[in-house]
Amino acid sequence: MKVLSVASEIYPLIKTGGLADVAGALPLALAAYGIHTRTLIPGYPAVMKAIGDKAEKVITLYDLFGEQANVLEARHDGLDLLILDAPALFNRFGNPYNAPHGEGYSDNWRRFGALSKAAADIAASAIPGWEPDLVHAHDWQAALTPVYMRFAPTPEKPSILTIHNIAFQGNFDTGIFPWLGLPDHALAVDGVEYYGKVSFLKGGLQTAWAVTTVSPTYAREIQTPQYGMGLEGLISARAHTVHGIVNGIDTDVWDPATDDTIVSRYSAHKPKGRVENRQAVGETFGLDNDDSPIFSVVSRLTWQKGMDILAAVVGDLVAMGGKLVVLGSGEPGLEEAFRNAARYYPGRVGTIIGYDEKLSHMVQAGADAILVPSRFEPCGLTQLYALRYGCIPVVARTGGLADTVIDANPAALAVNAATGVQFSPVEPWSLSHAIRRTINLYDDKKTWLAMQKQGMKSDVSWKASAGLYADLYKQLDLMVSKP
Ligand SMILES: Nc1ncnc2c1ncn2[C@@H]1O[C@H](COP(=O)(O)OP(=O)(O)O[C@H]2O[C@H](CO)[C@@H](O)[C@H](O)[C@H]2O)[C@@H](O)[C@H]1O
Repeated sequence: MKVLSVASEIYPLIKTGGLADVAGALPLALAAYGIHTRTLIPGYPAVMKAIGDKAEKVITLYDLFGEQANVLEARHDGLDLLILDAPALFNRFGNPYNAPHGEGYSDNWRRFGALSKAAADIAASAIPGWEPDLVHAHDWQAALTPVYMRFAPTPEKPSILTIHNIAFQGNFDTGIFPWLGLPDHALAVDGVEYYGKVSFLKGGLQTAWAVTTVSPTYAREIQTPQYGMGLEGLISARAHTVHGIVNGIDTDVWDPATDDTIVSRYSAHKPKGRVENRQAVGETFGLDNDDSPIFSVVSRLTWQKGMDILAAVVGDLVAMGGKLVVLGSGEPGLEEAFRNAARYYPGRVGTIIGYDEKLSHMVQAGADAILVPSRFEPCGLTQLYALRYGCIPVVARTGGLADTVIDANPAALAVNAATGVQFSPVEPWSLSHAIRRTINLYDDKKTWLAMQKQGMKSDVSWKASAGLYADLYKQLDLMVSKP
């Protein structure tokens, strides 16, 4: 089966968050199920540079939102890529979505509308000799793909839209509508219209044959007003086509037994190697060299991630004897709060503001625990990396965090099933309580080691979840009437 995946970022070429990891890892895992995926991504400078002269032009789109664009093909790290080379839209350095001062580009509707339109053209066999059986679009940036497919004159192919984060919807003024090249009747409740706006995500949710999100709990949560961000009615109405499939991780990239970005390699059988990594993390973040537990954060520093809640309890964490390392970037106020915490608690708190993939591996390999106090979390990948690296996840009981971490309650501890600590509600007092519980567990060395080993044994690979996607692809394919 041939699948066209459409995404605005993909690891290892361009990454701002978990979407890139999923877009990069799922095609590799699907290959084992007989699914051949080609992924359409924008030709940002980082992508063009990495591909170099490996790319070959396959088609030219002469009028893509008034621009001439080429679609190039290239293979990179086992991925079969289609690259939308449209310099007027994508030849911008830095973050793929935001201008240097941090605001979204004002023409993002045009940039990602073009990505979606190119994908729909490819679905309608624009590339000679390669026609996908199904299209899988990710997040709002690709969400107009099923809309274009629905309103195109060609027979519609099956489509899936995956929600990685419903908070980002791609809502724009209706003034853009005439430029999208959709028929007038697409600006309606069964098209892209959404409370007097044009919404890319809403349009995609309305028109995709199936909707998936990245954990079963989040699939239920987004059908409620608390988590649906206004789209709960539409998603509930389509509940029979909504699926929650938990993310996996690339267990080759994230393998403490072979990871050459960390100081010392180790495994569940030989966990001792963690000690040197722990030492290295302490030195990198300027921590006191003692046995007290190192808590960590590797995250966007945002409200979604509950980083304000963590900032409120740093004093408690230190008072309880813990240490904290923070690797992240995001909202300026939160960056400042963690910089200040490091100044205020020298030796106990270390902060590095920035995005550093290599250091994120070190933190997972050397910290004792990782804090993920998200207000909502569709799946979350950091806790999965943590499980694989023997770093105990301390997580809010929401979305994919609730689905992937087994809380160290007495029943789970008794049968050696616990892999982390969950807490709820997402409030400072409750996070403080979870930190207290974690320190108590850490002090009981035997229990701690058992939890680490249990976490490292958890199956966080893509194997099972890729199988669920493959089943869904096949079900949708069966719905197409074949001659
Ligand atoms: N400063 C830093 N330095 C280095 N690496 C950093 C970093 N800050 C973050 N990262 C990395 O970025 C990724 C973040 O992925 P998450 O899944 O945790 O959240 P994100 O909100 O981006 O993804 C959204 O999409 C994914 C994929 O579906 C869902 O899991 C998630 O719930 C949803 O919010 C991880 O690989 C993490 O290690």
